[in-house]
Amino acid sequence: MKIAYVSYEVSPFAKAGGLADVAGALPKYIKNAGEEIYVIMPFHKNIENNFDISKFEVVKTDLIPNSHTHKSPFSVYKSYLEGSSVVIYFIKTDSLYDSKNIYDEENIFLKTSYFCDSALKTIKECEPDTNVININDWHTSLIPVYLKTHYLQDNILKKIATILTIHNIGYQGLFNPEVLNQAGLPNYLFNINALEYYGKINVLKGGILFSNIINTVSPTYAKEIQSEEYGYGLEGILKVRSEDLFGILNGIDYSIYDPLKDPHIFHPIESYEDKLKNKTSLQEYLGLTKDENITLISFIGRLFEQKGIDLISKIMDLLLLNDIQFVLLGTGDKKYEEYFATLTKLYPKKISINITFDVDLAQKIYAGSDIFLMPSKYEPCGLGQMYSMRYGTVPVVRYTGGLKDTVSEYNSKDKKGTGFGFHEYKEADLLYTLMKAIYFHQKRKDDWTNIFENCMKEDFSYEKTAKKYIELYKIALDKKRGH
Ligand SMILES: Nc1ncnc2c1ncn2[C@@H]1O[C@H](COP(=O)(O)OP(=O)(O)O[C@H]2O[C@H](CO)[C@@H](O)[C@H](O)[C@H]2O)[C@@H](O)[C@H]1O
Repeated sequence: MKIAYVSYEVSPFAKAGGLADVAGALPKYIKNAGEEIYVIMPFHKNIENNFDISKFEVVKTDLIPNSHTHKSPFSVYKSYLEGSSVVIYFIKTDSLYDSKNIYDEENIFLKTSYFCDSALKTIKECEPDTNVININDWHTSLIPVYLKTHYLQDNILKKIATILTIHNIGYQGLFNPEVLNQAGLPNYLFNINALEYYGKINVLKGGILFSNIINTVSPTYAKEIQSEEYGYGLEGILKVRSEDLFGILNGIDYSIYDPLKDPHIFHPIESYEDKLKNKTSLQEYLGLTKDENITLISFIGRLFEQKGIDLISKIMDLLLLNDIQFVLLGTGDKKYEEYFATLTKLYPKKISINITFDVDLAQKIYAGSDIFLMPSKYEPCGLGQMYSMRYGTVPVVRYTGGLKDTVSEYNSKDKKGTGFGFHEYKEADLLYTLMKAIYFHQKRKDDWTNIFENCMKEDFSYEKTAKKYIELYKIALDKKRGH
């Protein structure tokens, strides 16, 4: 079986969030499990700034997408995923993918739709024996739409099965109906049984209706998105497709996130003592009071309500009455960026607010914190809690989506469990749970080292995940062939 894995972001080439981590890792493990797989992404401008592109091979030039009305030619560059032999193709065209923020809203429909049609052209030209295309989120959701309109009679493309992976249903790609013309797609798609959604075009809806199989990134989230609370308006069509909807938990790349070899962290972590060395080095690095006994709580992520940032901001003053330190790394909603920046001025030795995107600092924080906070409103899978556990940092989460599937409540009687959590999306519940975790950290040292050890023993490696994706690709192919 040969699979094309198509993503708008792939780590380390371009990363805005968790999708990049998955796209940069999962294909390697699928290949290790014996399948043929390659990746396609846009050639975002920042790739040129951060990588030596003279080492990339130019495999095609002057290609023009077949259906799209934007007829600028594109070239296909080829390289490999980090530390592997998995091929990655970059679609490079003049000036289209040159914004600093890859999801910059200006021309985003043009950029994503052009990418979808060009990806299909790339498959035809470079990998015509492809069997399955795994698309990801709304940015690549027009691929099955093109396949089921323009390419129904195409000898190569008509045989390919599609699977849509939903990493976040909160982002759907809503546009005015005129965009269909720009993409070169037929107007009849503006129809309630296709892409129409309350007078707009909903690109993710197209992905859901036109793909052979759909999956999301944890079993719990696969159930949740069929409800009004979590479906963001798409619960109805997801229920219609529930027989074809699966949930596969993401993994983390153990070859990169390795507490013994990670070059970003201060000290390799094997024991709790090593962990404390990382903690005091982090305190020093961030200009916080250096003290092993203070509970160091951290948050890394996009500063949006999905991540529970509103709950965190509501409890901050009460939380800071305790003997704790708070470290934040993230960018997002200006309202929260400003709120946290102001807080730094009030508690300079107790908090460190880093409004930036910094992969190196993220690793140091995962390794150096006592508690990692993830009180998400919804969380398709969540990678932060898994990275934390890998480095012996105890997660405090809201039990939703993938957080529910990966964190278990610590119980001091049987010494089992990896963290602490709450269910209702309420600031009082978050504060209570954090107080419990702080109590365990400061007063119950034996329990705390048990939790540390339980976290370090968890297995979130990608092998299991890759096997499940391969099963899903087979189901998609069977469906496509009408079995
Ligand atoms: N300022 C910053 N500096 C450095 N690194 C930063 C950073 N802000 C975030 N990151 C990194 O970005 C990644 C975020 O991944 P998550 O899975 O936690 O969330 P995200 O919502 O982006 O992903 C979506 O897709 C993933 C993948 O499927 C799902 O796990 C998740 O639930 C879903 O919302 C982590 O690797 C984190 O370290």
